[in-house]
Amino acid sequence: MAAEWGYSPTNGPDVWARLFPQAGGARQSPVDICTSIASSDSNLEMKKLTFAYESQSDLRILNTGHGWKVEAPQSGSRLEGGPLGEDIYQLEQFHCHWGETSAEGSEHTVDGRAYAGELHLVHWNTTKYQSFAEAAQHPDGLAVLGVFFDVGNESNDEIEKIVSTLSEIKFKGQFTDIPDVIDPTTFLPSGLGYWTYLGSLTTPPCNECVIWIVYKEPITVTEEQVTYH
Ligand SMILES: CCc1cc2c(cc1OS(N)(=O)=O)CC[C@@H]1[C@@H]2CC[C@]2(C)[C@@H](O)CC[C@@H]12
Ligand SMILES: [Zn+2]
Repeated sequence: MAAEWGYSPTNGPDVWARLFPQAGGARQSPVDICTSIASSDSNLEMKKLTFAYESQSDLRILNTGHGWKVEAPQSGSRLEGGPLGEDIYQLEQFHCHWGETSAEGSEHTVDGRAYAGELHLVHWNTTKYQSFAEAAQHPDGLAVLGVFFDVGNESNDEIEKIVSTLSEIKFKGQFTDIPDVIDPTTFLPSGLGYWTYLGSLTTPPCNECVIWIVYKEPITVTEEQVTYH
């Protein structure tokens, strides 16, 4: 039985490639975003990144063992423009990465700085592929919006709708429904500047199938919202 991958010295990112060959690839995520060498691309400014989401209630939230994931397939959603060429991407799910303390937890870092957490809004290329699983096998298959969490005094009402259900799914594999209406648009920061690069899933099997779009501006959450155990 293959050892469960994780983040310890014996099963963490440094040894993932033994079990998951793609983890040793040339476009692996996450990365440290060095703002001094990030170049601005006039093409991206010409093709504005646009998104449209639906509000949904009764979304299923799952304890993945590495965080929470909300299944949110939205055939009426659209993410397009910016680095996504002419293709339309559709929301599939969103999930969160956080750490033991609010001093760390994000997957990407900015000039070596980690944030308290990072929300990933996951989309797949419905122009070219027939399913999410198929899209995850192609270099332009997925587009993930990354939003950093900064810890502050004001809680985020939309995140609260999610974390308020976590007491019901304390263990890996447990799931429950979120009764409230969730609008993914509210997770995005007001400033819509972003960094983008071609990367991969940040966890095994580390497929190199993700166009990453990481917003520069974090959203504010409270300590409780991002360091629950
Ligand atoms: C982008 C969000 C995402 C999707 C997937 C993983 C991890 C992911 O999170 S992340 N942090 O955005 O990279 C790990 C399991 C992967 C899945 C994509 C689809 C698969 C590759 C399946 O085909 C089999 C294993 C699946
Ligand atoms: Zn993620």
